[in-house]
Amino acid sequence: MLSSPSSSPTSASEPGGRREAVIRVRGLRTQFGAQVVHDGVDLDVYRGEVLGLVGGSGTGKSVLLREIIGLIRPSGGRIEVFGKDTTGLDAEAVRRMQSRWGVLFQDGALFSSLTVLENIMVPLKEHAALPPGMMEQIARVKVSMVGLPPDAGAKYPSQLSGGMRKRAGLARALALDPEILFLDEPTAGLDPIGAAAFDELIGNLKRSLGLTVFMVTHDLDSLYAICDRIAVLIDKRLIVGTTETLVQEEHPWIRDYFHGPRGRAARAAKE
Ligand SMILES: Nc1ncnc2c1ncn2[C@@H]1O[C@H](COP(=O)(O)OP(=O)(O)OP(=O)(O)O)[C@@H](O)[C@H]1O
Repeated sequence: MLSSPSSSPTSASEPGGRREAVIRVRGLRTQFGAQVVHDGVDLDVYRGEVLGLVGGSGTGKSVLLREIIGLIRPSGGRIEVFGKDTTGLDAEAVRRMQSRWGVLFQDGALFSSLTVLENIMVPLKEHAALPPGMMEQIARVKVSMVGLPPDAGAKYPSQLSGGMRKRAGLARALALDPEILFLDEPTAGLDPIGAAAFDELIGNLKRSLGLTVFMVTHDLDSLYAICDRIAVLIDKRLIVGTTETLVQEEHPWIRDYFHGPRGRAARAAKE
């Protein structure tokens, strides 16, 4: 039942029918001192899909995300984004690539001393030489895109609810019209209704903007609601499939995850 990194379905193709892998990981190894976190991780993420990354606590999901975006250097193997090896880039090349992806870290990582609009303008100031008025206009469009009311733009992060802070973080991640959106546990800390609304927003953005989404999550509802494929980090490697193929996996962690009470409830909600 294990699928190879390139054998799973996707919604995007290159001319000639070949799917375009915007992220390609091969033979990835990560070691911190004596602790081996990844050992032989392979993965393709195709343009236009939502890939959910799940796995037990401490299995190395966030580390994998950070390695892909060039924040942590792996101990071995190769990671390509848009065909470029992100493990060997100099600072300027990383900066250029950063304008093609957006990242929403778990806590939103907003600057507390800046308003929502000012937060959204940070990547614009860093990467785009635009007049201030135009940057503010773009920031206002992003506020509306993520479903925040217009008056949220003038507020500071401490004046927003947890769900609104996530949306503000998402607006900032979308500031430069990225091709890939990286999300680290986007629904963590949200109530079920807020989490479902956030999932719906991500699904809508994917469809309307053609985004590729790489999402670390623990949230089974998100997997069923918006993920095209799921990668399970287990025994230092990835098992990649869909909700339909993974429920048939024999591995005890995957069986417990998908067949436990929360897995059954998420599946029933989808049916
Ligand atoms: N910079 C680092 N130096 C040393 N060890 C690290 C570093 N970053 C992460 N680790 C270790 O790597 C392992 C994987 O961490 P990671 O944060 O990726 O887990 P995770 O799967 O995202 O967990 P969770 O679901 O609990 O957030 C952990 O044991 C962590 O302590």
